[in-house]
Amino acid sequence: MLDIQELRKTYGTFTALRGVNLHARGGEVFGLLGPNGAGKTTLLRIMATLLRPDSGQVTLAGHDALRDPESVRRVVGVVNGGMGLPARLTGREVLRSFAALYDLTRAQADARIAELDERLELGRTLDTRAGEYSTGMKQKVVIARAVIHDPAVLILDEAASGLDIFARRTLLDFVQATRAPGRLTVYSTHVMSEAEELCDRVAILHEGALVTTGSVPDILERTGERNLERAFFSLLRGEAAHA
Ligand SMILES: Nc1ncnc2c1ncn2[C@@H]1O[C@H](COP(=O)(O)OP(=O)(O)OP(=O)(O)O)[C@@H](O)[C@H]1O
Repeated sequence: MLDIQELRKTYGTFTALRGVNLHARGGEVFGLLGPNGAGKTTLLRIMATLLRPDSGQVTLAGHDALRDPESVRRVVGVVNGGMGLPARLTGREVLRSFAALYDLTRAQADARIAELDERLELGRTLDTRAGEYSTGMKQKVVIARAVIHDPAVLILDEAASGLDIFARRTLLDFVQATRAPGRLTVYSTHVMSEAEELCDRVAILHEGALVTTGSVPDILERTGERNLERAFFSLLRGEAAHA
């Protein structure tokens, strides 16, 4: 479902990704963890075709992200920090306009909006203008917009940050419910308990390189730690000792 090989990205003289290899299967929620500046956003932006790497290969749902970005965009939904909403449009108008971009008919769009209303508890957000949204309302519409076309691959970059515990719970439950054969969610977070709850497997990225990949139980067993946060620190301390 996702295959990344020898991915490198530099910004000027700074190397943000130094030959990353990653594989994730359909049916998984795959966590991407790492400290600030590890390269998570860079990696997710390359997967989403928003950024070009210097070299390497990225295949998503059978499409080559570098040679055929248009096909990748049709099967991918992305939520990242920099996404605004037009202040004068209501949530419903935003979602309908995105649905039209993906060639959904009005009836298909409205059926999908009704489904997302139920699953993301959009409620009055749908008929309120985006300029009047709280952070949580905005984020729910941004997420609904990202999945309006029912993408096979969902990329969530720190999607829960800024949400209160109710909105966060709605998002985590939504990600759980979206898990299905032939679908992949890539979920980057700083919050280890979220990764522990949601992710079938995680990759830990540090200074542009993968430190480890595996299921949470695997990583706990390998490190001898009792939770993912402790395992994370233990692995990063190991990296620092080798540096
Ligand atoms: N446009 C850019 N120009 C120069 N350096 C950049 C640019 N974008 C990112 N970087 C650098 O690349 C490194 C990786 O950044 P990236 O945003 O991918 O990390 P991250 O793991 O998502 O971090 P965070 O958890 O803080 O969001 C950082 O050191 C960052 O300063």
